[in-house]
Amino acid sequence: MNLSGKRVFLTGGARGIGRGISEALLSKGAMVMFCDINPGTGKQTEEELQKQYSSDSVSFIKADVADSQQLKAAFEAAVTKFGAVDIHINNAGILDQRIWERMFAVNAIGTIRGCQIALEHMRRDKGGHGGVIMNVVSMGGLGSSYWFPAYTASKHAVIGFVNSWAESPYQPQHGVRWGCVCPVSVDTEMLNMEENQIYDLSENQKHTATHKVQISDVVDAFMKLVQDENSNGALMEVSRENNGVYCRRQLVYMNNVSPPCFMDNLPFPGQT
Ligand SMILES: NC(=O)C1=CN([C@@H]2O[C@H](COP(=O)(O)OP(=O)(O)OC[C@H]3O[C@@H](n4cnc5c(N)ncnc54)[C@H](O)[C@@H]3O)[C@@H](O)[C@H]2O)C=CC1
Ligand SMILES: CCCCCC(=O)/C=C/[C@H]1C=CC(=O)[C@@H]1CCCCCCC(=O)O
Repeated sequence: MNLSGKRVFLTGGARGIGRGISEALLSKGAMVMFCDINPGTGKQTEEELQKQYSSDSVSFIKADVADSQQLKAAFEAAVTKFGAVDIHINNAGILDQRIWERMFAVNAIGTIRGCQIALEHMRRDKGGHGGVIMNVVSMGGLGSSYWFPAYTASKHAVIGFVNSWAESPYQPQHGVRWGCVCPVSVDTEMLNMEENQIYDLSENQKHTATHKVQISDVVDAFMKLVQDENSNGALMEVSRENNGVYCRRQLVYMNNVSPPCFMDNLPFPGQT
């Protein structure tokens, strides 16, 4: 996929992974509108990126993805500015077990709602132009992590939702391609955690010190995924061991019975 001239809406773009992805897309000639809950950092990032690229190509709008009205209004602002959105990216997320309901509202409900808003806009069978919906999820969404069970659950919810749409028999009529990048811990502000924000913080910090990747690793994997036209439904791992490698959730049976449905049985990207 050629990114030049593509119209992008991204959530949580004021800093961290979201900012990194915006910069990479801008460098390929895309136009980006990003939202964030933090207006100070959002405005500052907007100014810096406008200086580096152009004032027309990037803009910030304040929105809390957990608030349906705000998210819808921000997405509509991008449609009004660009004429349409070609690529929607759900990236905003938080990690704090102390406020786990809020965490679910941001990570799971905010992301699922973002997908629904973008899908309604893009669906070819409803008059849209098709498009791409990408999600910054987590390796936590592929397995279990005792440090943050509710965070892990919020990320599993996203993968279940995204794969269900990606594997729909009607997906070709929708003309919307889906994908998820699933990083291990990434060196961003999110890792600056307080006691009780997760369980067993000091143990987690030891693990993180030897496993974490950089924002540029996530951006490289994201760019590979977003440009791969054959990647519908792909889950892409981002880790030191398997950076940018397509992976899959799998049902593993102990008695050789067949899987009950087509969940995650898509061929890997590039395979037929
Ligand atoms: N840093 C890490 O270790 C990993 C992060 N992730 C995921 O990557 C995504 C980005 O995280 P990072 O860049 O690391 O975090 P970050 O904390 O550096 O950046 C997150 C951005 O999202 C914004 N945000 C938070 N809540 C929001 C809301 N309700 N509405 C709109 N914007 C909101 C924040 O203001 C911030 O600008 C998240 O979904 C996170 O779960 C996934 C795997 C690892
Ligand atoms: C193997 C656990 C690594 C935990 C690293 C960490 O400190 C936290 C990172 C989290 C911050 C945001 C995330 O999304 C990260 C979770 C990554 C969980 C990885 C689970 C890997 C597995 O199932 O093997």
